[in-house]
Amino acid sequence: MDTIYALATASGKAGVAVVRVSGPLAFEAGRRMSGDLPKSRGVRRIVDGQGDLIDEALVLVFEPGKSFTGEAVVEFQLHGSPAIVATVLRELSEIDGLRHAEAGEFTRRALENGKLDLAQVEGLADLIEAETEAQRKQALRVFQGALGTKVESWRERLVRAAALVEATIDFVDEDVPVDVMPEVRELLTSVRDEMQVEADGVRVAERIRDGFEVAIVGAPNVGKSTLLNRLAGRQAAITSDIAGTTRDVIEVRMDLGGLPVTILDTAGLRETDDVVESLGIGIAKQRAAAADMVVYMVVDPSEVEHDFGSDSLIVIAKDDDQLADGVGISGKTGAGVDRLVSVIEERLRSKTARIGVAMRERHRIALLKGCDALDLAMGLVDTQTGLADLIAEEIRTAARATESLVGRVDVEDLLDVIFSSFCIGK
Ligand SMILES: Nc1nc2c(c(=O)[nH]1)N(C=O)[C@@H](CNc1ccc(C(=O)N[C@@H](CCC(=O)O)C(=O)O)cc1)CN2
Ligand SMILES: Nc1nc2c(ncn2[C@@H]2O[C@H](COP(=O)(O)OP(=O)(O)OP(=O)(O)O)[C@@H](O)[C@H]2O)c(=O)[nH]1
Ligand SMILES: [Mg+2]
Repeated sequence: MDTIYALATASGKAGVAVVRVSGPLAFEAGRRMSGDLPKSRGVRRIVDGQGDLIDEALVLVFEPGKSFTGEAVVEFQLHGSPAIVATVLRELSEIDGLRHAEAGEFTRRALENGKLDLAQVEGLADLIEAETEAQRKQALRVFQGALGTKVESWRERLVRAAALVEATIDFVDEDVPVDVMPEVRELLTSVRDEMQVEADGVRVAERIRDGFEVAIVGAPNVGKSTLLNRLAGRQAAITSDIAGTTRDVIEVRMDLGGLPVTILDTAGLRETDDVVESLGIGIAKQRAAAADMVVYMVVDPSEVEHDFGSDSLIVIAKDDDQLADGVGISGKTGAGVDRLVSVIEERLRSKTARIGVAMRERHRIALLKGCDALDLAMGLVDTQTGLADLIAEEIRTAARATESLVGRVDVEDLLDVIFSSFCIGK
């Protein structure tokens, strides 16, 4: 096993920069850089191969099995100067048996050493990416092992169900002491239902991770771009009194009470002979259809001529004097905009109620595979044809599907994909 090193903190100037070394030669490398090593932590003079001082640093020592990676780890907590970091990395590169870490390689070792399961690794990737409060909380729950806990409880029930079924194989029909099938059915149903609920929650979990989309639509000139600019607090879109000003979709990222949201400003909807404008209108309709929510702006309620479904909100535009009872906004003065933002936030938040511990398409596919296998198994149980070995096989398929969530099986080819999204030093 190579010993790897990397800067663990972001590059650039900072108060402190952390360089980590992990692997069998970590302590030796640590001694070479700082003379003797502290038992757990201590301030040391960091020197180069000639004995010249590079920095005075805090050195942390983690015994094998008691570090993030599970390996021997030495950390140099240096003054956060690009020159110091570059010199320390160069000195480490000159030590035999040490090489620079690849993206995610520390975390990969944590996985290989059983410090984290695969779902926790995914949670950690999301945690580092998290920019809003909802993203942080969701990622942290997965990082803490919530999916692993669920998988374990499903696995226990499936193993028991399979054992009950297999016990009947060894008996000729009339000798089976009790009918185990009611208990098997109960176990399978409970697991299946929970897996389905988790699978259903993935779509919303993905929205928390990647952001909700809210599309602003309406006729030309109602003030869509003016509203976008008000929400963004800057001039993100051009506004003018010429109908048909906006053609491309303009996106602004926002943090609405911890929820990541992308607001889309779109081309005004109308019949037009202008080729470019009608292209823009086509895209506007597509994006509105795909959005999590649509804010449909009209100056007059009698102008409503499109139906954007239940996830749409009709607001009265240009209501500078707040005459429209509670649903009017003015992008120009800002009147009613805070109220609109609260309504959007509430609507989106109500969608998050269904989130469980499965967060990704990968999880959803594995869960549905498990559900399918359990449906097959339960179908066989119901036919009472005594196909115990087939039932047991389907149950095992379901168990394997759940285990793939935490990486116990079938995931080798996934690892490269997952780790390549990490930063170097993690
Ligand atoms: N300086 C520093 N801060 C960090 C990390 C790190 O590697 N270094 N982490 C990395 O991402 C996170 C913390 N993760 C860690 C997880 C386990 C251990 C560890 O050594 N655990 C020992 C107990 C050690 C002790 O209590 O002294 C153990 O599990 O036995 C350290 C860091 C966030 N902050
Ligand atoms: N009084 C008033 N005027 C507004 C308001 N919002 C926008 N306007 C004006 O209405 C005109 C059109 O505004 P835009 O924001 O460009 O309208 P739009 O809906 O983006 O128009 P298109 O991009 O052409 O679809 C501009 O002259 C704005 O100054 C408002 O709330 N009150
Ligand atoms: Mg516009």
